[in-house]
Amino acid sequence: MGKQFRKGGRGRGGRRQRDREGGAGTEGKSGNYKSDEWSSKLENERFEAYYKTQNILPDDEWPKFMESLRTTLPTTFRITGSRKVSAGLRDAMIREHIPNLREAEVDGEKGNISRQEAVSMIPPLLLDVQPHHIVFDMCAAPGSKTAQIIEAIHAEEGFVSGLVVANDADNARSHMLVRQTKRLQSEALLVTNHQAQMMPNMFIRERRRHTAQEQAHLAQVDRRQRSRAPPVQILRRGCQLLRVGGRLVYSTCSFNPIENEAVVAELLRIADGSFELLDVSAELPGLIRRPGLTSWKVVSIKGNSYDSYDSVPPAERTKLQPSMFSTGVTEGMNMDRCLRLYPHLQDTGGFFVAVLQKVKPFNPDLSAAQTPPVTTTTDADAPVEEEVKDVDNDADMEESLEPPSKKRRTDDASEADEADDEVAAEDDATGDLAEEGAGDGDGDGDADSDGDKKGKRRQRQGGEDPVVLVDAGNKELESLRSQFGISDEFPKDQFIVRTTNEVFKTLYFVSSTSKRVLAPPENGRVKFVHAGVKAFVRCDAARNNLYRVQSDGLRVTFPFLGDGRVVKATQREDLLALLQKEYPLFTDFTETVRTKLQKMDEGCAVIVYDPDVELGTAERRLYHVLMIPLWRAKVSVNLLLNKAEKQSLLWQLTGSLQAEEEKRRRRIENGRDAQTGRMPEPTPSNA
Ligand SMILES: C[S@@+](CC[C@H](N)C(=O)[O-])C[C@H]1O[C@@H](n2cnc3c(N)ncnc32)[C@H](O)[C@@H]1O
Repeated sequence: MGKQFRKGGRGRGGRRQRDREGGAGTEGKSGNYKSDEWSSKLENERFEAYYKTQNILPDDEWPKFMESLRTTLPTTFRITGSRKVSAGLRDAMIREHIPNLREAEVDGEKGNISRQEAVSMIPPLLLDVQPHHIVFDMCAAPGSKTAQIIEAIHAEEGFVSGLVVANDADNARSHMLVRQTKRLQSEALLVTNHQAQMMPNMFIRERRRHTAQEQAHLAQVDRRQRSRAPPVQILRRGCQLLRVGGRLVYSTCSFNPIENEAVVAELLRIADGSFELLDVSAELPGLIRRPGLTSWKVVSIKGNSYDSYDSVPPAERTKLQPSMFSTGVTEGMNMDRCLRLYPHLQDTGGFFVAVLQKVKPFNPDLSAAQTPPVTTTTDADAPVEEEVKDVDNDADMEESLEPPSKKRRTDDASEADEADDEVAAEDDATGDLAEEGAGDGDGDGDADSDGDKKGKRRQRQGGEDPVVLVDAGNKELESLRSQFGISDEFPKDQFIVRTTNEVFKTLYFVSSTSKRVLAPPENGRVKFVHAGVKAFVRCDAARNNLYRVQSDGLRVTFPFLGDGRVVKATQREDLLALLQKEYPLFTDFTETVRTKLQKMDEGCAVIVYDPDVELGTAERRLYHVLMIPLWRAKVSVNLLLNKAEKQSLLWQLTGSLQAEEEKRRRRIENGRDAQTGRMPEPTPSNA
């Protein structure tokens, strides 16, 4: 694969790894230290003793390793977009932002900005996401890796065939995920809100619907699979959901073999040949890595280290599990194929990555899981044949129809993982709901009677609005298509709404694969926080031409809009008129734009501006084609953007905000337009 690992840019950020290491079991509590202790002492004897015992590095590297832990992390950024856009952005960062950031002070410290740690970019790269893949990001918020995965899915032009399901157990964080990925405007993103280890099976179906009897059976299988609680819970669920041939990446920001190799080894052991570690030594040339450990010690609560569970005196077994030990387990597992990244190797945080491939169905015999003895009961359910098929790429995300395993654990010894550890699995194969969720719950933001609201609340899926696919022949949809002259090549059957009301307000566009996940009735168990991109919103204040096109969805909708609703600007002045004046008159524009506006009916349109045409290769901040929705009123127009978006565009066009801020302040003080001195003309956006 052609991906390289390159790290550049400096500036100091956070600590090198999370402060959990250094003690018994997966919790590592006995070695804990508080952050103020960390920063004042930068010493931790137990940490050093623990990792020396683990033999994670040769002795002669130890001083460099420790020294590197005592320095703060470099601040790293990931720059995305096409080659041209990303090169332009990188230059602008180096030219304008980095000098400013170096001087920025937060709480008396310089250079403290949000960032993505360099090593955290590795798992999506090793997942080797291709545009047709189906990827499940199990513990996804705040979403930096999800964003990377979405970008990979969109690496090709045109309608996307892949899918990204991003999940987080925390409802607020799952909504945060929606906000963080909004800028990517992906119709291929579904956000769900489940405990990953309890993730319901998801069905991707094209051909035939299950009978009611089959559905009931599948629901039963699903409940049963999810109710089992072996020690490797989230990873195991990922393994079940992944289809044969798919790749799974397990990563942690920990050095601790108990959280790393021990977890992978136990999985490989119970997987009994259905998973293998991939050799990724040729991938990401430039990334300096060390092999995974083949043996390690387990340190008891009293601080004694042991090679095997049997050698631990019963009194010291608290918190220890047989699955934590390496003795007699790792042979033939190729544990050296795991990647260990240490801070001193390339000035990054500490990290662990394992890339696994599913080579045959995963039916772990949980009775063989290395846990302290538990009672098991035999489950007599018969296996069911697999019938769900993916037509395009033969990809089924679910393996729910695999025979259920034969033993059921009845203990509850394993609590949910803390899930700082992350699993993302890929398979060959945003509208802001958070904003709307805060409203009346129907996703439409309309004022409803109390009775209606109660009814709607009942319809919600675990607190989220229902997902309803809009019928291709829907009358509202037809009138919208004619309003914007949308070409017949644009799919009619890939819109969803988040309401069961016949009158809907917001239409989201979803990819064809997303649609196939949203449609099957069995997926009613899945709590979808978000799906697709906000494409059109109904505006009841308008007398006709009811719908407004949304900037979130323009990347997909724009190529299919009719010329009648598109204004082509070739001069920056036209953009500036829109950005600097609140309600510019038609006469404020250059001739081409003015004429187009005068000929148009009232309603929503899109202005498009390609900086390449006017600015060539001149030094600039704008590197992509601008497409902005506007409202054409009787004699004036108004951009349908919020203030922050306008300010950002103004900066990209002029590099200056101050003068505009000053004008805006004066306008607010006077309650009228500073340029024209008149009160703004009412439009649907200010009505
Ligand atoms: C370290 S963060 C993940 C960072 C993320 N992958 C990224 O690259 O931006 C861990 C996340 O896991 C979530 N989480 C914790 N336990 C979980 C579980 N059982 N199932 C799903 N998500 C879980 C947390 O809410 C948190 O948002």
